[in-house]
Amino acid sequence: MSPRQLHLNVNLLHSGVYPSAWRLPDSDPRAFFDLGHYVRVAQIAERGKFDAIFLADSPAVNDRIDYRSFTSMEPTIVLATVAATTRHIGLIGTVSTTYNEPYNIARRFVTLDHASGGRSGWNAVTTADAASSRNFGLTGALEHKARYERAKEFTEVVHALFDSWEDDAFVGDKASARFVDTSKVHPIAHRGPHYSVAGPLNVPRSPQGRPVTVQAGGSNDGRDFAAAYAEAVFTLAQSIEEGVAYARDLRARAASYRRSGDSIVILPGLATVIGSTEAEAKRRQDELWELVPIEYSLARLAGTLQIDPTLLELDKPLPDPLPLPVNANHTMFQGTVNIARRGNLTVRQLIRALGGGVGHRIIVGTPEQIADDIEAWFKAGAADGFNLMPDVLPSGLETFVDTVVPILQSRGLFRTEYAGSTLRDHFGLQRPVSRYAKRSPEVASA
Ligand SMILES: Cc1cc2nc3c(=O)[nH]c(=O)nc-3n(C[C@H](O)[C@H](O)[C@H](O)COP(=O)(O)O)c2cc1C
Repeated sequence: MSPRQLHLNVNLLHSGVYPSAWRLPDSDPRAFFDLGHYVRVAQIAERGKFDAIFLADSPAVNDRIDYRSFTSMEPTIVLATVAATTRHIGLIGTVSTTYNEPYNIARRFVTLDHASGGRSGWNAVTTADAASSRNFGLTGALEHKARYERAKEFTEVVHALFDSWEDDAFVGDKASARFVDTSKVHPIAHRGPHYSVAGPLNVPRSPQGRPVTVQAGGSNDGRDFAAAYAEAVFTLAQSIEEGVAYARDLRARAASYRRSGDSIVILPGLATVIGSTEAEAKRRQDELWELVPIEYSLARLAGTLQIDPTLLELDKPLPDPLPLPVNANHTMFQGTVNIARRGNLTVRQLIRALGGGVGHRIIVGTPEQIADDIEAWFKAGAADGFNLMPDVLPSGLETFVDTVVPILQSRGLFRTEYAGSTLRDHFGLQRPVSRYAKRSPEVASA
């Protein structure tokens, strides 16, 4: 059994995780729709032997674009561009199970897998924000449980389509393919009756067997969905205890689906602000913070909590009680409230602690301090690695690759070379066998 290896992705949030990152002199405000920016960041991550780049996404303008750059270009197109300009780095794109069709998603990610030599991953999200729902004829997000029920069936169909070709897809001059009954996917109110396709995917099997399935959403429904289908999860954890508890829970749930616990790579988010000294790192954090308008932070916090911003008084604690809105992003809601309640923070102190974010942990320090923290979480079993969110891109990632990665490598925690060529190889995941493999392939004329 090879020793456990640390896994690192970069969550490529356009100019960086800080809402003010685009305002720094060495940042390009247009980076969020500059494909060259994504390619440059991916090449830095590849130089650092990272597992993957990760693109969050939702099909809407769902941030205050009067204050900051925002998630914009369609992720699989960006990833295809990166695929053509890199050789090893994994390519994970976030695509909603609520506002798409299984056939198109299966086809897109298997095509990306062929285009990249087996490096694609699909982050399956249910998309909680109301802005997206309005772009698809709905007046609000689907109810939380309904979103996840659909996500489970949607993913079941996508996986069946991934498997709809035998591994040896071309036997002689005939393609062996399988028909997939996709009629059981939930109808969505605005789409009327069941929609279904009854044909195999029209793309031969992915070079890595299947694109890797990733998930993000730590509510009870989210964990159940992840336990059933995810091979990697992007999580939110503020302490080693929280991380260990989540990992234990998820692995127990996976066992109930007869999946081994180590078949899921657990990657909490980690925002990084690095300085050659602690004081320099703190100065960098202060500079970024001073450039975040307080109105933006209040609006963002109100959005996470799904409350009226006027209920947030800067020098008072959060309203109490603060009910969990049924349709919120439960993970970010709870993560944010936990930070506030644990530290007995006023709203002003909370938004400073969040750094304009949604509750992910932020670490500010020297390369050694950051490597120590990563090692502690990894060895405690609180994380298999991290979805890194550098404060500013590309400079924050460059500093991480040049100063923190060598420390992790010198400690034997992180790869010094890619051992394989696919995303599965990087994550240490098995190549899945097609669910149809045991049956003799029907031969359909090519
Ligand atoms: C760490 C993390 C990252 C997420 N990223 C996205 C994203 O990029 N796009 C999206 O539509 N939803 C995203 N979500 C939301 C969830 O995928 C999902 O839509 C859900 O409703 C919120 O999850 P939860 O209620 O299980 O916490 C993210 C959730 C978490 C916890």
